[in-house]
Amino acid sequence: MIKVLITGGQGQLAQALAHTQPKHQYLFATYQSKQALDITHIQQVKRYLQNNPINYLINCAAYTQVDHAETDQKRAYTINAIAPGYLANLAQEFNFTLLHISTDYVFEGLLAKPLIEGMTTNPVNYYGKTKLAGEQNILPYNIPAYIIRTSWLFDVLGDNFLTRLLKRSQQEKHIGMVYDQVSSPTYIQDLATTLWKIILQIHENPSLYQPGIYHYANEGVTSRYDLAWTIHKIGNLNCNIIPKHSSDFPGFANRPSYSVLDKEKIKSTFGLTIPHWQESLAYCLHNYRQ
Ligand SMILES: NC(=O)C1=CN([C@@H]2O[C@H](COP(=O)(O)OP(=O)(O)OC[C@H]3O[C@@H](n4cnc5c(N)ncnc54)[C@H](OP(=O)(O)O)[C@@H]3O)[C@@H](O)[C@H]2O)C=CC1
Ligand SMILES: Cc1cn([C@H]2C[C@H](O)[C@@H](COP(=O)(O)OP(=O)(O)O[C@H]3O[C@@H](C)C(=O)[C@@H](O)[C@H]3O)O2)c(=O)[nH]c1=O
Repeated sequence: MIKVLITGGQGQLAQALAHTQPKHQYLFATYQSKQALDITHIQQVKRYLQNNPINYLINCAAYTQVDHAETDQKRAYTINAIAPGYLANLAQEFNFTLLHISTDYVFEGLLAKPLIEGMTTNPVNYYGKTKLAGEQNILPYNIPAYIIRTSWLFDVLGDNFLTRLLKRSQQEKHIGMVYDQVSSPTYIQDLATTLWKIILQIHENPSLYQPGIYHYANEGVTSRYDLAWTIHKIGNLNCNIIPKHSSDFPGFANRPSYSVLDKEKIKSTFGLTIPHWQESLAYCLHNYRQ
């Protein structure tokens, strides 16, 4: 039996994991909401693990409001930086494999070149700083920990770029979008399917795989403006998408200009073929409309 615990169970990635969970008789997954299991309370998580032994923990719990994190620093740091260290500590004590999700925002994004796992990090906003600290609090532990950095998650459920644009297009005639932020959008269902694939492969043959940092996003590269323009085109939205500079949004936290993640490592290690973001976007919007 493979027992998997998913923290942050009400979040968009956790919901996608529930939706894509492989139907194997020997795979048993539990999704715990923040109310049921708060990862910042190590004793609570410890008690849970004493009563419910697991083989894998996928940490989907996080503070993800990038702009709010600038002022709500203590909360963001506790959830994104300190708690992942607790989980690593517990992984050592209870002998499970930790899969932790991180972000392209650990990078400064000044280099117009896809980012490899070992490249220098230098976050430009507080959310990115907390996520980087979370990685650094996990890595010193001598445990099987896989840190998956991803970028620009989208889906037709939850609160993300796509759902926000779909909602706004019903109320606003002109929507400005920055064209000086470039990355790879990631369909949440594709990421979730990949996480399950990784767990099953590691479980089958643990000695084949090296724990550490891996980058995952959909194939292809785009700016936020081009992403919005494509959503507008495929989704037939009733609004105009206007190109803007990040400086046109002065109250917002800084974002990296170029945070395209290089995915060669995860593809070659786990034998993945990753869909292009436009293909996944079209699929996701098509299913939404049916
Ligand atoms: N969204 C994106 O574009 C990207 C996300 N990521 C990373 O992917 C992961 C998943 O993101 P996503 O699904 O979008 O995030 P969501 O914000 O949708 O989900 C996070 C969940 O964690 C919960 N949570 C917050 N604090 C705690 C806590 N102390 N204990 C347990 N649960 C808690 C939240 O509850 P509540 O809402 O009630 O606070 C929420 O349900 C995160 O690590 C994020 O940093 C990486 C790149 C891009
Ligand atoms: C409101 C608005 C903002 N913007 C700009 C301002 C700002 O620079 C940028 C912010 O976009 P969003 O808030 O959609 O994206 P943001 O919340 O920064 O998205 C990030 O979330 C975290 C969790 C991650 O880990 C990242 O990978 C990334 O997905 O868009 C526009 O271009 N047009 C607008 O109408």
